[in-house]
Amino acid sequence: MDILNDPLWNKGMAFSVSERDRLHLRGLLPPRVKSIEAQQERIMRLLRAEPDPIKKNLQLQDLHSRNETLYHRILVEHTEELAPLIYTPTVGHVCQQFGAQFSRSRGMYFSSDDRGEPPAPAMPATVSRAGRETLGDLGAHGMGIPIGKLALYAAAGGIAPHRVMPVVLDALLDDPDYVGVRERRLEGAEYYDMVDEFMEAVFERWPQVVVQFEDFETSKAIPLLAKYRHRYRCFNDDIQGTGCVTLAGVIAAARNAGKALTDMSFLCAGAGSAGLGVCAQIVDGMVEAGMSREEAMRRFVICTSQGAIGRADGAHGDPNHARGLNVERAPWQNDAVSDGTPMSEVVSEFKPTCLLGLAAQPAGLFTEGMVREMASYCDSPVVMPMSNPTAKSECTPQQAYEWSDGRAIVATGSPFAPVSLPDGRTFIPSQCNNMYIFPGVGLAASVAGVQQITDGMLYAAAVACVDAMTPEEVADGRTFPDISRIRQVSHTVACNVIEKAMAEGVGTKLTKKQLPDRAALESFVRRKMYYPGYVPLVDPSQVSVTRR
Ligand SMILES: NC(=O)c1ccc[n+]([C@@H]2O[C@H](COP(=O)([O-])OP(=O)(O)OC[C@H]3O[C@@H](n4cnc5c(N)ncnc54)[C@H](O)[C@@H]3O)[C@@H](O)[C@H]2O)c1
Ligand SMILES: O=C(O)C[C@H](O)C(=O)O
Ligand SMILES: [Mg+2]
Repeated sequence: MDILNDPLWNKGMAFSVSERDRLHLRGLLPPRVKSIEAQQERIMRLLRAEPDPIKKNLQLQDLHSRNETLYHRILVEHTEELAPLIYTPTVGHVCQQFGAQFSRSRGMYFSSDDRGEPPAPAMPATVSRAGRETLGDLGAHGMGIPIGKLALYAAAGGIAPHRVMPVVLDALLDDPDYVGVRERRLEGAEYYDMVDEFMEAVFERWPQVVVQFEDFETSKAIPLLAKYRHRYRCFNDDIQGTGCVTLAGVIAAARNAGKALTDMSFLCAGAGSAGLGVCAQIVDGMVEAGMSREEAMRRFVICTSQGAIGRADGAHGDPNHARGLNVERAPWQNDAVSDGTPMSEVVSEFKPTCLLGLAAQPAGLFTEGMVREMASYCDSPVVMPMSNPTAKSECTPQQAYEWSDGRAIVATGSPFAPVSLPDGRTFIPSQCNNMYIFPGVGLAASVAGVQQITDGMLYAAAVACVDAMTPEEVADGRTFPDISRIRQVSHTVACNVIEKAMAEGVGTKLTKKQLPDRAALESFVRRKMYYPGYVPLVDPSQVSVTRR
């Protein structure tokens, strides 16, 4: 019975007759034996019959709780259809109902109550999260986010589900169904001490662990990353993963427009962890392409709710100080515009060729006027509304194509359907989401045992994402590979990152002798990638077994 109740071992009706005998399951299951393919078909039929995405997500959670192999198998086989249900855009709405729908615990909660005596979970940890404001502060109910990210680690990155752990740090929410700690949230030194304690405990228990920080509020995310990135094998997905994926998107967009990355200039809406991470990573890309850092930074105007971070002649003040980052000057201050200039005027004055949307505001931040203005001075304006979920997208792809007479190159954070214009032309917007990066980076860091995740490795990940596009995808004017090929993309990302790590010598376990060429590296990484399938089971009381 323990086997039937353990989702890592359970196969439902797929236990063979001899296994049922060996494991004393005969009679405890209906007599029919099903193949995993027949099981997949039934699950997909039930899912497709349900119209509500949140209920579909709950159906999938139910499957996840009873049969992990089948759950991950259908995610691998139907990634394009299912990723939007277990991940963006549905997952945030599921988190909003997390307490009300709570049934079975998954993951690890580490709160102020645990200081000094951290819990001792039995599995390696991989992802952690604290509250950010996109969907309102979710507190401990944000646990749904790392659960969704880790499902993609398995489906896209080929990291086995028993090797990952979703973690939530700290919590507070006023909700009758709240599952977290209901006392004041830690701030200042107490907060940083708690995260230090968590990192020390996790790396002491599992020295090979990779920690992915997710959705931490900007004022904490930036100093935590600066503090840990050279000390631990970790990365911040919203800063670095989003940075890499967007760099990939703008390299591909420049190529589509027949230009070089260094020809582009950017208006970024949002100076949070995502906005700042994206701009920093694109600057690194421009520097790689031969530009000076100062010149590259002059190609960016970043806006907050108070308008442009511009010449210090307005009331904006130093936004870094406002966020508690304690730097002397706002590094993104662009003297080409007045401080506080509204976004529409930044477009007419600064003439960016690319709009980056990472402001997490209700839809509509990129207006018809802004896009039409860009289309007046730019053949192929690049429009990237990347805020999630769908309702936060700064504009829709339909709008961007209509306002630019089909000349815009569009990539969005949440998935959108292809767009047909009244003249019959059809456009496929790409999805610019860090899901193309984090599974491959996590896989590379884990299998190569790198000591840290360096800037060079992140740049290699971005280039891999562009390299992974097929000639057909390029010809279709897309900026990203099709989501249905995300496993191949993660494989390329992982190979490029490992290659870079080996070249940089950052303590990788792998040697040139072991992996003499690219073909050897590719086959090594492919062999390391978990593919969900049932393994034959025996009775552990009769034979000693190890976990898969
Ligand atoms: N596509 C992806 O892969 C990806 C990755 C990470 C984050 N995101 C999305 O990016 C968004 C931002 O994430 P974050 O963590 O940086 O959030 P955040 O809350 O830390 O930052 C939001 C920023 O937007 C600014 N802002 C608010 N109103 C504005 C306005 N009217 N005009 C211009 N700027 C305004 C704020 O001042 C702040 O700087 C979220 O919606 C998130 O879902 C997307
Ligand atoms: O979760 C996503 O879809 C991407 C990103 O990490 C976000 O915070 O929005
Ligand atoms: Mg995130």
